[in-house]
Amino acid sequence: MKIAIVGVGAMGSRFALMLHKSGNDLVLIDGWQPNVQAIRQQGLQADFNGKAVTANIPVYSLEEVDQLQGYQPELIIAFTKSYQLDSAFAKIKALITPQTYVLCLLNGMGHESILKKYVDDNHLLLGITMWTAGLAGPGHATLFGNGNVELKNFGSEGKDFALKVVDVFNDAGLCPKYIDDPKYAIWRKACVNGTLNTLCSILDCNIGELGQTQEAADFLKTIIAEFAAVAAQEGVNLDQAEVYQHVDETFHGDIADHYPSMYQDLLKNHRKTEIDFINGAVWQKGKEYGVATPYCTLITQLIHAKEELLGV
Ligand SMILES: NC(=O)C1=CN([C@@H]2O[C@H](COP(=O)(O)OP(=O)(O)OC[C@H]3O[C@@H](n4cnc5c(N)ncnc54)[C@H](OP(=O)(O)O)[C@@H]3O)[C@@H](O)[C@H]2O)C=CC1
Ligand SMILES: CC(C)(CO)C(=O)C(=O)O
Repeated sequence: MKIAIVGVGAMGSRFALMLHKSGNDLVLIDGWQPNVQAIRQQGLQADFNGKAVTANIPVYSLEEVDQLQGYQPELIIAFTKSYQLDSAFAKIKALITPQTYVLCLLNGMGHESILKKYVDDNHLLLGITMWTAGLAGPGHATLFGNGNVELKNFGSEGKDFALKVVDVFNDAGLCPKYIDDPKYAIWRKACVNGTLNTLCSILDCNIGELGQTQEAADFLKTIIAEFAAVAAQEGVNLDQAEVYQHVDETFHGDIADHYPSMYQDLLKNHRKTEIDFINGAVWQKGKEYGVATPYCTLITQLIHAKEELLGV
């Protein structure tokens, strides 16, 4: 499959390496110039479960997209940060034809309202991923552990292509699944990020260390309850016990050593976080629906305060 990956940081690198290895025709597009240069000069490199891997894949900066005139990817996979999605797609929209599909697996909520500006519902695939990734430096990812992908066509049509993507991802070892309800999956993943990413960043710890605290269980139950109260206003009825179990399992699973992406952004790279697409989105929605979200409010304010202190 002809695939363009827009946003080739940690996750974009993981998907690029796995999809390249299984024989797909890839083009990488990124907005971080040192990253583009490193990939162009040394290839896309990674420590992949302890093994050094390199892949030579064509890479372009967002400012070089005009060099891709006539290139028509069947699928564009978005792996920018949530707050970069709109500006990145504004720069690559010339690549999107009426036949192009866009897949968004970003953490957080509201991405479909951004992507609807660039692609119709029947060419938009939405979902989540539990794969992890880190970035040791420009063009060098650190990839370990296992994960999965859950996706579905957002519009009523597009299932045939979505199933084709599932087959391509299956061949790449990405453990995909065609799901019934992407909204449920996105809210459920947001609960994962709204607990693990935020608390690991606030407490300066990895997922397993968070799980060792006495307070972890209460943290999870309280935050998941707030997500569930707001999700219910949108017709998404989260099974809180199952979501709690899903998050709790990460404490002892093979991502226990992972520092969540928000931790990497805030504490490791002193970069802006995606808090406004996660707990911040729950806070804002709660205000619209008249649902109190004191914990999501405080967590969002704490992360914003840390962003200010770090000058991001
Ligand atoms: N990392 C993880 O383990 C997981 C992440 N996700 C989600 O996937 C999406 C992508 O996340 P992830 O790959 O971690 O994001 P990264 O920050 O690694 O990469 C996203 C983009 O940020 C830019 N960027 C990265 N590092 C720097 C830097 N040091 N300075 C300037 N720009 C930089 C790059 O270019 P550009 O400037 O063009 O953006 C890159 O394309 C997010 O929504 C995230 O929440 C989901 C599951 C797990
Ligand atoms: C790995 C995981 C699931 C931890 O929340 C994630 O989504 C992230 O790091 O952003």
